[in-house]
Amino acid sequence: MPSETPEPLLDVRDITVSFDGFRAITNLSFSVPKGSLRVLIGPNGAGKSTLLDTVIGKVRPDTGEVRFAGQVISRLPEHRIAALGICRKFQAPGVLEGLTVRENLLLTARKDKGVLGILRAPTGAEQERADELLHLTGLTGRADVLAASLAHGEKQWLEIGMVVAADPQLLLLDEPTAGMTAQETAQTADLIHTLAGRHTVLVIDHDMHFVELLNAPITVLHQGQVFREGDLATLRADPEVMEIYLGRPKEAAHAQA
Ligand SMILES: Nc1ncnc2c1ncn2[C@@H]1O[C@H](COP(=O)(O)OP(=O)(O)OP(=O)(O)O)[C@@H](O)[C@H]1O
Repeated sequence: MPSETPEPLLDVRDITVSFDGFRAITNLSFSVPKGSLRVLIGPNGAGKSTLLDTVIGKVRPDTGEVRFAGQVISRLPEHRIAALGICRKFQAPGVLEGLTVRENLLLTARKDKGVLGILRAPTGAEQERADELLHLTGLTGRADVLAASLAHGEKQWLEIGMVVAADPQLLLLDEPTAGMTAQETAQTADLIHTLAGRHTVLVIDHDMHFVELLNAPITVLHQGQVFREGDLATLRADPEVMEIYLGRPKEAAHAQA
């Protein structure tokens, strides 16, 4: 039988995005296979956030289209795109600090999110789901503490757990290790490896040590276009990739670390 290439879960086709005439993204095409882990890097202003904003429907492309599981989504409102199974975790944690870790997870694990749904006692299945998420995020021992008292890294893992609770097909993580210690960063890479496969995961990050731990294909954006794709070793050996980081000392230092 001839082998067929499966249709990518996320397929960005030739999009251009402008803000008041300024082109943040120009004729960009980019795709992510189902169940894979992909990393997106690029210097400041390369268009990484704009690309994710376009995928979640916050920003509309001027031309081109975004397909998800074969369906064109680039004209749908944000809530419809989210309902299809695309979830984005932003850099800043969005946990409810006055609730415990378990309560935060239970809140997002509920199917009925109306006032009555929130007030009723959680079902056994919801408790089980919360237990699974606690285990996944390594927070079982912290289940009953207030989210306010979590360390920065723990808060980020809780929020990843809250995003995963919705069981998204595509998980978009925006600098998930910002502000983390080296040990927290390594634990986050392990967590993301566990998630990939069950979910398709796209991570934006600047920290080359973390990117190395992720050990996944990398797409480099520059000036609103895909500049290169490949593994870290190949990209590190590419003088043009190194050059686009020059003049941005913090990133250059990370890139060469
Ligand atoms: N709402 C907006 N209005 C005007 N210009 C914008 C807007 N959003 C982004 N831009 C511009 O588009 C370009 C791409 O920005 P974007 O934030 O997508 O880059 P980035 O790769 O995510 O950068 P960083 O790593 O600094 O977050 C930049 O020149 C930015 O100034």
